[in-house]
Amino acid sequence: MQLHNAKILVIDDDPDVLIAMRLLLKPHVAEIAVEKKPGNLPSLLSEKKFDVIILDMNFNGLVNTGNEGIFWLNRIKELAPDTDVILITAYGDIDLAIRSLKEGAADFIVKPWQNEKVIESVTEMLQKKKRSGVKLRPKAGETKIIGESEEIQEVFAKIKKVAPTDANVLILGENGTGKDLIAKAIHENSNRKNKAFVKVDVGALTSTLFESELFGYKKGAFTDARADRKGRFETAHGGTLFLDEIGNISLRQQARLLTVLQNRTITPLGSNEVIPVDIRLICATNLKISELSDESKFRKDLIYRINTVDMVIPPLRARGTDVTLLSRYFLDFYAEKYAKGALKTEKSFLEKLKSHSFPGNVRELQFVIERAVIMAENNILKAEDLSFSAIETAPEIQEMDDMRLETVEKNAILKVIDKNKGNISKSAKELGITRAALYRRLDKYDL
Ligand SMILES: Nc1ncnc2c1ncn2[C@@H]1O[C@H](COP(=O)(O)OP(=O)(O)OP(=O)(O)O)[C@@H](O)[C@H]1O
Repeated sequence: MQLHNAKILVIDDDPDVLIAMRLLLKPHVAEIAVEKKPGNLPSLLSEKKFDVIILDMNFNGLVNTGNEGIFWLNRIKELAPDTDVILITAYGDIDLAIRSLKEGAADFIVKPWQNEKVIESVTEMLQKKKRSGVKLRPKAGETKIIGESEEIQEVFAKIKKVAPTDANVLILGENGTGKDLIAKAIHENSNRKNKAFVKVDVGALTSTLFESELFGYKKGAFTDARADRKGRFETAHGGTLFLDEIGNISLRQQARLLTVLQNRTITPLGSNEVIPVDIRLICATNLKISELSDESKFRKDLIYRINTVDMVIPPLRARGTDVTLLSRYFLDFYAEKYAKGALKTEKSFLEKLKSHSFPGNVRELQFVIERAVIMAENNILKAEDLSFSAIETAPEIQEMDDMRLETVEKNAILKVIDKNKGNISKSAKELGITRAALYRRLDKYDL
């Protein structure tokens, strides 16, 4: 990012410092804001996104320990993790400067400062702007897992620990919690990262498709087999195979899978050839481990195979400030996608988001924000711009406490499908579930 495009905020309780900083930076940057009271930070940051914040470490308390500075540094990291913080420390306070860097500050300036040094530091920050989260692809088109909450940080730590091993991983979590992204993160942080990452939604495959899709076939193996086709196991050779919705496969399919995992070989349909496969297996399900443990539905020996390590992805409602963080991320993303310019939000907008329970998790949040950005009348988003999925807002839910959950879900699905004129992809998106999950529900309710 270029200096002349940057938005900078300076926080210091000394008005002289604020004046000096404003005079120094104003000619070089797009916007400069100054603030005397750090207590106003949360509301400032909820209204606007800054690229760099320059923060005084020694507010004029009785004892200048720098603790207040550290406190506000941490608050900024919580509220605006993508914003770099440069600290102003008193001359000789190097210990404090180092402590601040450890706590997440990007740089520090020692008072009295040299003007060129300040410009230099801000320019440098902007050039190497680091991003939060686990980087999936360090190059162009990078995908990121956004999250700062303790819950998601634990997941990041586990990804880092588990990724370089070849252990099979079972990812558990509600729909839309990011299991797919996490599977990719494990692959991209593993030694197999330069080989294929192959995803198969096994829950959506019929029994015939399951075999042909996973193991491949020879020309003529069945009526439609007009040419040889490699199965997904073979395509993933050397890399990672990600089997999504594993909890929904039949006992017969489980037995086939188990054999492959035990022998590490496959035999394509219509062939006698035994092909060795070297894959790292990642599976995911929205079922709880206790539901998978029902032996009439899922084989114990298969669970042991696929579950060398398990990772439970917490629902969005249990991830504290991540709702705010993700909202900002999606706001920026969709504002850019739909060329909406810089969007601001009213306090009520974020408050409404924070008070919602997001049964469809991050996918639902993403959709809600996308819709709000598309529908926005101007560049300030208000609470009214948010409308949640019918599952949450269906009057049946509020009015009829005793109504069975399944009936509520069925009605909500019907309503959304009707609203989207039968378009399954749009309806699934609005409901915050995958198309496969919607098809399964249609099947379940005989719709
Ligand atoms: N932490 C996150 N940061 C950024 N985007 C996220 C995050 N978590 C999920 N998403 C986005 O939310 C959507 C749903 O995520 P994903 O498909 O990984 O969820 P899932 O748990 O695999 O869902 P399902 O169980 O329905 O298959 C995707 O568009 C994904 O990019």
